[in-house]
Amino acid sequence: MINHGLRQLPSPPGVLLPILPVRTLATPGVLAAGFAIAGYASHGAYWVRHEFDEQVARIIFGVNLTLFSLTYFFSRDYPLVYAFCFAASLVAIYEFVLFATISVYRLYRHPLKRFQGPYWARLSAWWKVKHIAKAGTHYGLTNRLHEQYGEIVMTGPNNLSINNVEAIQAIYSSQSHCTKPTSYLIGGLVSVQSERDPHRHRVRRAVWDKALGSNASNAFFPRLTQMTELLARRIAEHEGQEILVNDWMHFITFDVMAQFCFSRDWGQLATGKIHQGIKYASEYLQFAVYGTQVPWLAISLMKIPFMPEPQSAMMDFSSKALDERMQQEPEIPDAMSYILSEKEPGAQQFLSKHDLESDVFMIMLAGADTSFSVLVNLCFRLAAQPEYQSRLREEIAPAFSTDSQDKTIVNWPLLSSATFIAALINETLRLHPPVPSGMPRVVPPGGLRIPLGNASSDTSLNDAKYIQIPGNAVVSVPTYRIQRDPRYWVEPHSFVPERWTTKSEMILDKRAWCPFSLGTYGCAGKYFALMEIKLVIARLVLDFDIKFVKDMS
Ligand code: HEM
Repeated sequence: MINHGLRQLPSPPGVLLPILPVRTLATPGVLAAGFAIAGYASHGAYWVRHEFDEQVARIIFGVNLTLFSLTYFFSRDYPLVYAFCFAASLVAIYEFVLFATISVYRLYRHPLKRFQGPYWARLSAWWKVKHIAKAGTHYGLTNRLHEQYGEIVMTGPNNLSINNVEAIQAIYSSQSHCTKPTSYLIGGLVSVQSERDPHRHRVRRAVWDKALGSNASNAFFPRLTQMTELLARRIAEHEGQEILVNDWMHFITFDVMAQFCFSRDWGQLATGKIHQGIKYASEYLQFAVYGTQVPWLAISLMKIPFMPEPQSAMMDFSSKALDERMQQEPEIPDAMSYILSEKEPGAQQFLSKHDLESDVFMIMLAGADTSFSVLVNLCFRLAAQPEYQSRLREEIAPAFSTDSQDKTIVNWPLLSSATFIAALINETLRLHPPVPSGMPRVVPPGGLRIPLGNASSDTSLNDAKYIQIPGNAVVSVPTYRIQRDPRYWVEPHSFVPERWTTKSEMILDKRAWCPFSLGTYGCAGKYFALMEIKLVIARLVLDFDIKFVKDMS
C-alpha cells in the first residue's frame, strides 16, 4: 500500500470508521466531528437564510459530487468499497446533523413558534400533504385548523394562515410589499401569474391588463352572445330530459376562453363532447394541490430528464394552439392580438415563445375553471331557491331584444348595471369562492405589522393592537373561511343575495369579500369573468327553469 503521508490507523475489522487511514490530523473522529459541525453551522449560515426550493437539484448534484470526491480521495489509500463507505458515512453525518438542527430549530426556535398549530405541521410540509389527502381539499383542512386553533394558525414549518379582515389589506393590497413564494414555480411555468419578481411582474401584468380589460372584453361581447346562444340552443335540444349542468358549464367556459384568448374553436358546445384540454387541465390542477405544498420536490422533479411531467400535455396543447394562432390574425381581436402587437420595449423581453405558452396555459386554467365553478354553484343555488329565478328573469328580460327573436342582441350596459344578478353572483362567490384557499405571500425581510382593529376573536390576542409577523414567513388569508366568518357576515352560511341590495345590514365588513383577491396580483380577468357569468346565467334563466333532478336537493 502506498502511504501518502497519512497517519496509518490500527484497523480492527468490522468497525468502519477506525479502519480507514486519513491525512495528517484528519483522523476519522476529527473528520466526523468536522462534518457534524459543518451540518450544524451550514443551517445557520445558509439553509435558514436562503430560499433553496429552486436549488435542490443543484444541491443533490453537489452532495453526489462531494461523495465521489471524498471516495476518490480516500481510495488512494484504501480499497474502493471502504473508501466509498467512509465517504458516505461522512456525508450521512453531515445530513443527520443538518436535519436534526433543522428539526430542533423548527420545533423550538422558529420565529413563528409563538403561533399555535399542529405539532407535526411545524416540522414538515409533508404533514399538510398527508392531511390534505385525508381532508379531501386544502381549504377544508385550513378551515378545520382554524376551528381548532383560532384566528392565526401555523399550517406549515414557515406558514401562517391569518383569518382576520385587516390581514387582507396588509398582505394583498397594492401598498403591500409581500411577494409570491416558490410554490408559484411548480410546473416549470413562466406565466405572468408565476412571475415572482415585482418589477418583471408589473411589466407583464400591464400587457395582460390591456388584453383582458374592459375594452378587449367589450369588443368580444358579440361573439360571447353568439356562444351563449349556442349553449341555450343545445340545452333546448334536451327539452324534458335531465342534463348534467357541470358538463355544459365546462363546455361554455372552456370554449369561451379558447376563443377569447386565441380564437380557437374547441367545439364542445357543438359536439357535446369534453375536449382533451379539460382532462389535461384537471390532471395538472390535481398535481398543483399537492405540488404547491412541497415546492422543492415539485420543482426538482421537473428537472429530471425523461420524468413524466404533469403539465406537459397541457403545455403541448398550449404550444400547438399558440403556433396556429400566430399564423393567422383573427377578424375580431382576441387577447393574443393585444399581446402579440405589444410594442412597449420593456414588455418585449417577456414575449418569448415559452412565456407566451405558459401564459396561454395559465389563462385557460385561471379563466375557465373559475367561471365554471361560479356558474355551477349559481345553478345549484337557483335550483335550491327557485323564487330567485323568477325575480332574476324579470330583471334581465329588458336587456334582451324584445322586438326580435334574435337573443344575441343584448344590451350589455343594461345587463351590467342590473343589481339583482350582481347580488346573486356576489353571494355565490362569497359562499363558493373558486379559489377557496388563501393565496400565499412572502413577508418582506423587515417583517409585517397587521393592525388587529376590533375584530380579533382570538383570546390569546385580546390585548394586542397588532400582530407582528417576522420577515420571510409565508402568510395567507383563508378566503373560504373569512367569507363565512360571523364577525363579518350575518347568517354567514345562508345564501342571502339581498345582503348585497336591500339588506346591507347583513354585511358587517365588506372587506372580507375577496374572491378575486386584490392589489398588484389580484385577478386580471375580473371584468371579463363577471361579463361572461352574467350573460350565461341571464340567457339560461330567460328560457329555462333550473331544477334538481328527481331525488336530488
Ligand atoms: C369568477 C371568476 C374568477 C375568479 C374568482 C378569479 C380569481 C382570481 C384570483 C383569486 C387570483 C389571484 C391568484 C393568486 O394570487 O395566485 C386570480 C388571478 C388571475 N386571474 Fe382570475 N379569477 C376569475 C376569472 C378569471 C378570468 C375569466 C380570467 C381571464 C380572462 C382571469 C385571469 C387571471 C389572471 C391573468 C391572473 C393572474 C394575475 C397576476 O398574477 O397578476 N381570471 N384570479
